[in-house]
Amino acid sequence: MSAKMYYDKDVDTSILEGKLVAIIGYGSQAHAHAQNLRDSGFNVVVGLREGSASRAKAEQAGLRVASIEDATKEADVVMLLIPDEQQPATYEKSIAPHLTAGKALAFGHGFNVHFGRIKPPQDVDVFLVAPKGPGHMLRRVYTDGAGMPGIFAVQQDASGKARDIALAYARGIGCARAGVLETTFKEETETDLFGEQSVLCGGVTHLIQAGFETLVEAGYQPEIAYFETLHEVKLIVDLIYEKGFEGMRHSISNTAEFGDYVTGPRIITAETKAEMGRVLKDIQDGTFAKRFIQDAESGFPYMEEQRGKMRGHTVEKVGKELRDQMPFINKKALEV
Ligand SMILES: NC(=O)C1=CN([C@@H]2O[C@H](COP(=O)(O)OP(=O)(O)OC[C@H]3O[C@@H](n4cnc5c(N)ncnc54)[C@H](OP(=O)(O)O)[C@@H]3O)[C@@H](O)[C@H]2O)C=CC1
Ligand SMILES: CC(=O)[C@](C)(O)C(=O)O
Ligand SMILES: [Mg+2]
Ligand SMILES: [Mg+2]
Repeated sequence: MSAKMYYDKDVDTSILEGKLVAIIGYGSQAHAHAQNLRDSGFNVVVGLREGSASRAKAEQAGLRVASIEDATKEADVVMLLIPDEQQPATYEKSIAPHLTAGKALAFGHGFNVHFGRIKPPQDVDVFLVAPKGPGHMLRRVYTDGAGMPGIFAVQQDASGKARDIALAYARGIGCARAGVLETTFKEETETDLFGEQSVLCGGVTHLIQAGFETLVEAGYQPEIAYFETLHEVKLIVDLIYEKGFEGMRHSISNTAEFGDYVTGPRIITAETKAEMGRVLKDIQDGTFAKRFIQDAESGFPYMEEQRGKMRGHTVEKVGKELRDQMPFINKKALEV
């Protein structure tokens, strides 16, 4: 391995002792950062907009809540964890006026800094700590005593201590239990967008959907199609997560393993990989970012249309009924 990996034993968190971290927002990432940092012994304030529906939830979790303006004024580190498309306006209006010299501005994803939509002043530290997983799972793995890998990057080091602060923060949210490494805003932004679009979210859901539809359209029972093409994905992926491909293939039958080698390349073809290359190019040259921001600025017409289509899909309806009969499935984590 060539990357320098940081684990709990390598990270000194004393740099954040006596400092205040403001977490702006209380959504998927923010609630996990706020609660994990607090449980790791850091001082935290949650910054929320006026009338925020999340105020009660944050307070119920034992967190102190302030306005975004006051949280920025008070804090040494301001972590901006509201949706990427919303960040520039909130930054300009409620954060920038109070972001005085010596503070640190932090992100969970490099999108707005990398694409030049937020330009922080020279006299503050600017860093990112990006956990490699969904916020609700960041909280769950932390409370389970486990961790989620994370990557950090320093864009501006006004204090000369930005790297140490970023590493302490990464440890505070539990990432150094699993492994943390250094990146740049460019590398984090491009790899994150590529991963979520091609593999984790876009790739996986469309693979499942196509498999489910193929079985149902051929006359097989939707419940069987759901178990076969969706539910079991987790069980197979858990084995890959724990033991890699070879470990997973050790657990499946020879029949399945043979079919894996014969059929896998018929599904994910050389053309699929070539398209992944074009997807990466659209991310690198800003084509994807432009399309996302345009849709957001028009009130997300494309996104809403897609959400509407999927809401009525059999895989979602059958899935809900079947999951409702499985009390062991942890639905609690998604309540925030
Ligand atoms: N989702 C994830 O797991 C991951 C996200 N990230 C990054 O983390 C950041 C946050 O993403 P995510 O957690 O998904 O965000 P969410 O969509 O979960 O954020 C919701 C929160 O943002 C607040 N909010 C929304 N709009 C505004 C606004 N205009 N002004 C003030 N507050 C607002 C909401 O406030 P209210 O409570 O008042 O409604 C709510 O608390 C992004 O940069 C994202 O790329 C990085 C890694 C993974
Ligand atoms: C959860 C995560 O890592 C993502 C997919 O990159 C995101 O939600 O942006
Ligand atoms: Mg992402
Ligand atoms: Mg990600």
